[in-house]
Amino acid sequence: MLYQKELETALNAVGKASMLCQDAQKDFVNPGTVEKQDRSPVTIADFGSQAVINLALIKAFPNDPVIGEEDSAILKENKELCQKVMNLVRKQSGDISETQVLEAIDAEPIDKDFTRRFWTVDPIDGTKGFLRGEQYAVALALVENGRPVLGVLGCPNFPADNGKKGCILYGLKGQGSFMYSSDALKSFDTIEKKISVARDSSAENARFCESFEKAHASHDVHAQICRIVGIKASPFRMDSQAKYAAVASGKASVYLRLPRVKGYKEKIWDHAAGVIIVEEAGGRVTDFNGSALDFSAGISLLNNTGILATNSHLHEDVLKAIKIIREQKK
Ligand SMILES: Nc1ncnc2c1ncn2[C@@H]1O[C@H](COP(=O)(O)O)[C@@H](OP(=O)(O)O)[C@H]1O
Ligand SMILES: [Mg+2]
Ligand SMILES: [Mg+2]
Ligand SMILES: [Mg+2]
Repeated sequence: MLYQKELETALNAVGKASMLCQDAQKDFVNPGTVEKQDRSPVTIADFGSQAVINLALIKAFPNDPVIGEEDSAILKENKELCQKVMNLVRKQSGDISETQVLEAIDAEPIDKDFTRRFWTVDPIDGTKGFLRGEQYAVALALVENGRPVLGVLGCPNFPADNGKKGCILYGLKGQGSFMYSSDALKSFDTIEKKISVARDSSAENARFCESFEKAHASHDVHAQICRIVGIKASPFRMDSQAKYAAVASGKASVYLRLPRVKGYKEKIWDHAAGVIIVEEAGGRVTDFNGSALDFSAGISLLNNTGILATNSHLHEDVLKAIKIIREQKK
């Protein structure tokens, strides 16, 4: 099968990184949270998760560029924090030096060509959800020619279809999307289940999801869109790419994300894995103009505004509603 090695490497890496996050959460009295320059939070688990994933990618695919959300600058200045990260990483990646870990976190190449093959990593997507003990995701995607071809999401707090808490999902181009329950963290011998989007094409029965954080998305505009489309249910508000997991597995039919901050451009690692998982589960993902997301423009989706992921059936109706609202605002 095409991408077999990529899939195995990505599943194992995300599995280990997800275990690291759960391990860090046991020590929740002190998750080692610091503020980044943009004032967003980052924890020892974010750094540790990126180290575990990057170490695995560098070993398996030494020539592939890896673009991750985090860098090691904070750890280099804070020895105590760095030691905590080392303890977490060694449990997953074996006996490894501090230099190797710091270099792995900073694996990003100097010359980046986003039009070619690269991996993108969000070691914890939804760090705020992680800190609240709610939804978060470990996200890894392989991008080729500006489109994700493989996406893996580790969602330790998302309900698996067997009712257990925690799952790992993946989507592989041309192969479909699949879910493992959290048992897979220890061994991928467990049975995977093919997932698909909600078949129901009526807005009446549809659920939509959006960010939990009010600052990350325009809840008011989303409500207007839903009113026009005829979606009656109250929104699922949750952190992270777990929203893509909800659409891909049929728990929701629509994911809306219009930035609240004017001019905000979405980061590639916040979407790449989720997009391919939804698409391969039979769904559709575009921006608010109906254009495909372009992952070749740099670390941000510079050519896209607003994210719309649906079960396909409702896609055109939602785009029409967006158009109506835009016309009204003119
Ligand atoms: N003003 C803003 N508008 C939209 N997204 C934002 C934002 N500020 C931060 N984010 C992104 O929102 C992501 C979380 O998404 P969600 O709201 O769906 O949980 C964050 O990922 P991290 O948690 O990896 O930093 C961050 O990249
Ligand atoms: Mg962040
Ligand atoms: Mg993120
Ligand atoms: Mg993150």
